[in-house]
Amino acid sequence: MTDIMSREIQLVSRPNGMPTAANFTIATTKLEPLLEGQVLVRNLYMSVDPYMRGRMSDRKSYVPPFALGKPLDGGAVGEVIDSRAKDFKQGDVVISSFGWREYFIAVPKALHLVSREIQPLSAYLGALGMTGMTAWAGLNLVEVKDGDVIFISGAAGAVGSVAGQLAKLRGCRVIGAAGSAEKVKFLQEECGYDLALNYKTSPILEQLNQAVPDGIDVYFDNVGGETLEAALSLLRIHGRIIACGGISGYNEESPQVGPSNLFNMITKRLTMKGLIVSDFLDLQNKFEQEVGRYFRDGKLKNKETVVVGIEQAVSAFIGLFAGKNIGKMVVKLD
Ligand SMILES: NC(=O)c1ccc[n+]([C@@H]2O[C@H](COP(=O)([O-])OP(=O)(O)OC[C@H]3O[C@@H](n4cnc5c(N)ncnc54)[C@H](OP(=O)(O)O)[C@@H]3O)[C@@H](O)[C@H]2O)c1
Repeated sequence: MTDIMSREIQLVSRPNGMPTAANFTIATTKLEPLLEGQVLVRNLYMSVDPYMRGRMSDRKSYVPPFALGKPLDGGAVGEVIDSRAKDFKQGDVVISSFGWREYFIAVPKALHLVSREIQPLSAYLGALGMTGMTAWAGLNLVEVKDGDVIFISGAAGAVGSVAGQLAKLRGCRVIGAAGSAEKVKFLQEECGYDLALNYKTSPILEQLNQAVPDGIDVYFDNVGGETLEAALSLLRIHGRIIACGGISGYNEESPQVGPSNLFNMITKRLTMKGLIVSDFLDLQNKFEQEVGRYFRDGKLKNKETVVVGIEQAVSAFIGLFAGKNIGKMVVKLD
């Protein structure tokens, strides 16, 4: 095989506040020849995710920070173009964590084989991938069940749009908050949400008080901040919170002040559980069976916003913080 040149996105400086294009560069590297036991993969789609913002800082967290001057990493779906490993052949489709680059060489244990029959293959980054698994694991974490009234923030995003659909399939009444009229329409018309609110038009607490005066049983938190505070007010006695994300604070230079009404945890005997999706990897087969079946039966929509070209990856990532996506934001590599 002739030399392969691969473009990749590297972090060159750590963002202060909102990331900008100047924090990144696009570099070209030459791949080494393939050795025995290795697989050469061309990425077809890569994921950009809000959690990556945390890894761009130098802070200690549950995943190490991205290194400066090295390619970023993240979820990707690719196609095997050459293999010297026995279980992989040309044309196989694999999921990996080698995103933000066009080509890579890996050993089999870093690759997860998936079926080509699922289309588009980018669904493996959305409803059928880590995103869908986050939504599914979150609902399981606080045992969301038939009859629950659940409120979901970041509802029209990747995790939120799947969480709402899965909660509907469980028989819940589902209420969502999102940041535009188009997203509200999407939630009600395509995801089956019973009610969707645009949190940018007036304070979310006022809207919720009016829309659900009897309160909610569960809050699926993707954003934190003011919306978490509103949910603490709305939750009923023994209510549950899935602490999944806090995007409203990801670009703050110092930690956000906590909710002023946290005392509700005590008076209402609430339960709040933190979620890290990678803790649930041993349940991946169960997730794939259950959620994969909904998808194949046409009961679960994998909505996505697709941008094309690795050179668009940085703006797609930054766009997450401006609400540029409906459903999963994915980058299709040419
Ligand atoms: N715990 C885990 O294991 C895990 C795994 C995956 C994701 N997450 C978290 O789950 C959340 C959703 O992730 P995702 O991948 O599904 O992303 P996403 O919702 O597809 O994309 C981000 C969305 O967040 C909203 N947003 C941006 N800035 C905001 C702000 N200041 N206040 C309120 N909303 C804001 C935007 O929608 P609007 O237009 O509606 O504002 C945007 O479209 C994130 O917090 C992420 O970190 C956690």
